[in-house]
Amino acid sequence: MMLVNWLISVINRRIMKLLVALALIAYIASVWGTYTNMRSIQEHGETKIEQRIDEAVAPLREKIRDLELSFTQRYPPVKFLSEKDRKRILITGGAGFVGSHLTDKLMMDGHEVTVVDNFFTGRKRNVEHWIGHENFELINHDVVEPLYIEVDQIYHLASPASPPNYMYNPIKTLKTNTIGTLNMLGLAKRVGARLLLASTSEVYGDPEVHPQNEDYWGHVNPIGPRACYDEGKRVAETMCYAYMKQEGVEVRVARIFNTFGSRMHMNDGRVVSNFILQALQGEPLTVYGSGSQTRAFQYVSDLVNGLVSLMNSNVSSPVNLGNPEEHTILEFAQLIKSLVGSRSYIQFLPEAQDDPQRRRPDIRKAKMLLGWEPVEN
Ligand SMILES: O=c1ccn([C@@H]2O[C@H](COP(=O)(O)OP(=O)(O)O[C@H]3OC[C@@H](O)[C@H](O)[C@H]3O)[C@@H](O)[C@H]2O)c(=O)[nH]1
Repeated sequence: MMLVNWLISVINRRIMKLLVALALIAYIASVWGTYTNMRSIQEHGETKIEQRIDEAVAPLREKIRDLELSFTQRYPPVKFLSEKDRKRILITGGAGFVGSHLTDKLMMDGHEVTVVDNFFTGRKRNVEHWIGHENFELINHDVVEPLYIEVDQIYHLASPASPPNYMYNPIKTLKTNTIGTLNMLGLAKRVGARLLLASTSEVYGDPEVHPQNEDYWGHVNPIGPRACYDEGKRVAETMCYAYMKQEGVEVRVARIFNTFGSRMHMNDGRVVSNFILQALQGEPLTVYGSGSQTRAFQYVSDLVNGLVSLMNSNVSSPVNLGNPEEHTILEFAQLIKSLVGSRSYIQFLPEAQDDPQRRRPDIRKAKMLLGWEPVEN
């Protein structure tokens, strides 16, 4: 009996061990199965996540590439100037039509240029090709507020120049040309800089002398719609000479006649851009009045060369800068119509109030003292 019991217990123990071993193997197998299953899910998930990250990052990568490209952007060629010859130059209104061409010239000549603009009529895109260049700085600033920087020369161009623009907000035009000019003369006095004022043929008003030379005092209606600009520029000139006499500030005054060229705003409102746009769009060319009033147009590159020559000359009295080739506005409309090959007709609209009837610069002074004259037709 004892032997039987012993045999049963031995068999039971074996079976028990076998059962335990089987259970252990089953357990290990199930754990392994779960583990490998989880791994495949995890790997699959990881690939998916990686894909998603890739998708999300792709546009960022592109932006970084663009940024890297912009850092290595090629600028127009710039001359090297020694420390002695390199000037720190401020251009107010430097993002405008004339200002941006002046910026190009001075940058390419190797100077350090700071452009100040409030972007009322100026546009960032006019100077964007210089952004990031070590010699260039762009400041969003209104000259009606004082400015504190260190410069050697100031080209003070800030002001709307097209009649519809300057008449749009006459008080602002007056503030820009009066307070703005006072601020820039104050800056010139503080830092010992030379200031060139971009004055205008409009100081001659509707002239009784033809062609207009610098000794002519002008014929301006002080209370007419153009007065905010005409009188604003006249008093700006007065301020320049007051600062010259009283404070010893070195001033230059350029009386700029009608100018055209690239970067004129499509909606500038002046005759050149109006006629070209109208002719291209097949719309009527709008002639104000009879079209017998005259103007003479200079190309912007000629003007820029004249401004730089004047700034670096010893001529402190006003100098006319313009092209003396005079045309009636009607002739000009017909010329643009035929150059564009447009079928537009000419539409006569009421005459603009106080519109100068004849304008043509006498440029003998610029020729004699600066050796300057326009070269473009
Ligand atoms: O669509 C138009 C626009 C203008 N005109 C006429 O064309 C002539 C020229 O007009 P603009 O508007 O181009 O320019 P203005 O000569 O009147 O003034 C300009 O003069 C010199 C610059 O210094 C100034 O920036 C600007 O005021 C004016 O007689 C004007 O009445 C048209 O007949 N049709």
